[in-house]
Amino acid sequence: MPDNSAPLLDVSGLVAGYGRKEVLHGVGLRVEAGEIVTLMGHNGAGKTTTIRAVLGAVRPRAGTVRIAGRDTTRRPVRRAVAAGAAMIPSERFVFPDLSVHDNLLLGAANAPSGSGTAQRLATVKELFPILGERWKQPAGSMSGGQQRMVSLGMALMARPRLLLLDEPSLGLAPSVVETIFGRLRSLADDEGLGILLLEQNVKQALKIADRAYAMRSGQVILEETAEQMRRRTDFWDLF
Ligand SMILES: Nc1ncnc2c1ncn2[C@@H]1O[C@H](COP(=O)(O)OP(=O)(O)OP(=O)(O)O)[C@@H](O)[C@H]1O
Repeated sequence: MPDNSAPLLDVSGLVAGYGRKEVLHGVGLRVEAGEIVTLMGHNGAGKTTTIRAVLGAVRPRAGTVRIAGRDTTRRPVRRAVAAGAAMIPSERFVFPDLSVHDNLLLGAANAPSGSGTAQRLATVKELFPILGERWKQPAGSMSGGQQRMVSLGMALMARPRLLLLDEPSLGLAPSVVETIFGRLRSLADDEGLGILLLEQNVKQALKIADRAYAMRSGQVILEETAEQMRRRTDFWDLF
């Protein structure tokens, strides 16, 4: 049974890397239900490796990963998914020749059995009305921003409790970023989704986040509320 009082994500002492190269040197972080937490840091700081290790796509050498109270450390990726995690990678991730509708249905393949697909489709349409208007269009023919909405919709079809988002604003116009970030905030507020947001677009991320971690060279160097982080004048010296 999932433990509803446990944080949705609880990572401690995570050590991981590639081959002989150690990239994460003891990372710890936490995401509660209904919270948007941003993980900030320059290119190469280890943000993507952190979420890969959380999912089990990179095998941690030490430390623990708990998703909704379940210990998923060094377990296959499907354990993290079964515990409620979904990841949206930074590359565009849609099946270009399939319609928007079919892409979303594929996302539903990971949903727990018995959870209403029709209802989830309606929720995604409500979140992103533009997708409803283009339901039958091949996803690959849509704009970059709309394709991001499709990938987010696909992840949501699986009814995740914890979303791991890698650079959702990458290559998108500011107005589209604002729309997508606004929807993320409502998913956290209305559905209690926990969101870990990896972003280079720090200003935008801090607008919607509750808390923030700053990462440098494979370590978390600071944890603050998003408000404290927004007020910092020495922000860029942190990294
Ligand atoms: N598949 C891989 N094999 C070997 N080294 C890798 C691999 N992926 C990442 N690295 C290295 O791990 C370090 C951390 O990379 P990571 O992608 O986690 O950083 P990041 O903070 O997400 O930055 P970015 O935004 O550029 O992805 C970098 O030095 C990178 O070169």
